[in-house]
Amino acid sequence: MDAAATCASSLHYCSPVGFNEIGKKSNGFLRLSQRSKGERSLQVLNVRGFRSSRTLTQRRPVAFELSCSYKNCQAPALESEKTRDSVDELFILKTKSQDVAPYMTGRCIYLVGMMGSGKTTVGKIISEVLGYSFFDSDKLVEQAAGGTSVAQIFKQYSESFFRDNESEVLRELSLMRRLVVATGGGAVIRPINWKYMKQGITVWLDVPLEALARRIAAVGTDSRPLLHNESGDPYTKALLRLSTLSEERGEAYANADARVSLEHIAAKMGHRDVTNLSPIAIAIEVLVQIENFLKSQEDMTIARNS
Ligand SMILES: Nc1ncnc2c1ncn2[C@@H]1O[C@H](COP(=O)(O)OP(=O)(O)OP(=O)(O)O)[C@@H](O)[C@H]1O
Ligand SMILES: O=C(O)C1=C[C@@H](O)[C@@H](O)[C@H](O)C1
Repeated sequence: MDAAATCASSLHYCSPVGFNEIGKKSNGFLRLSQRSKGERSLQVLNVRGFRSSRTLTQRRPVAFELSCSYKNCQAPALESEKTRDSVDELFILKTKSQDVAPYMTGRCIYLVGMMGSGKTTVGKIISEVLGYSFFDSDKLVEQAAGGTSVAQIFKQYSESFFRDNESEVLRELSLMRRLVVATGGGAVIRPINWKYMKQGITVWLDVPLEALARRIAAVGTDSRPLLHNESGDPYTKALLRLSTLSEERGEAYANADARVSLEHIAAKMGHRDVTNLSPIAIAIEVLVQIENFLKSQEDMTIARNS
């Protein structure tokens, strides 16, 4: 297929399981591209035949290493310093994406991590800079359910019903190229989902639970059904539930090809904690860790063939 072939209007998906049977969905098809409000049309570019003229081991030196952006970054006092830092970060983001893109060979990026870890925020930045399309798997399940929210799907049907549909959405996405996918926080618990996500590159956004609880408390827990049963103030109940979920899932997130630890980024930048890390700084680290993963894959291939 021609790499420029854009299939946005012709891509139809079988409805994820169950919605037809219960009459929630009338036409039986989910049109991802047209219903993703604010997201670019879905482009499916077949780049299987593409071969980069450079290999990872031959790659040109990166003009600006990530550490450059982290230099002297402690709590800038002046607005102009902040602006300069974000201009620096944008420049580094762009440079890093140009460096990594040829080696992606169109593979999708799946962001995994706890609810509130920034998969959507960071995923949109990465998709933009790589020229990929962005999808949020929770949103796709909601669309398949005729606009029913995740919270309502849990309430009206069940968690396992939601999980079945989440798996079906991931299966369909796994057939595509050049996507950044923000997965649901619990997508990692089903082994079959890893089979789908491993068609691309999986990245774990590892955020300390206190930071997650702060973010979630700031926007409320209404849209997060797994937090509904806790009592207490929003921060405390989010923290309690997140701790349990994290214990249950710790191992599962660690299946990802690459791990982006916010604590690690904060330490590199000389920040005391992760609170002031910008989504762009996190997006840069995602690309750095993807590059490390691709490099290690290539090293293994060379070792196997020698
Ligand atoms: N680096 C950051 N610093 C501070 N707040 C952030 C950062 N990244 C994301 N947020 C905020 O945290 C909240 C959750 O972010 P986001 O929706 O991107 O997470 P998510 O992993 O996609 O969540 P979910 O799995 O629940 O959909 C949002 O309110 C967002 O604005
Ligand atoms: O952590 C989880 O299990 C969930 C996270 C959200 O993204 C949604 O997928 C849903 O609320 C379940």
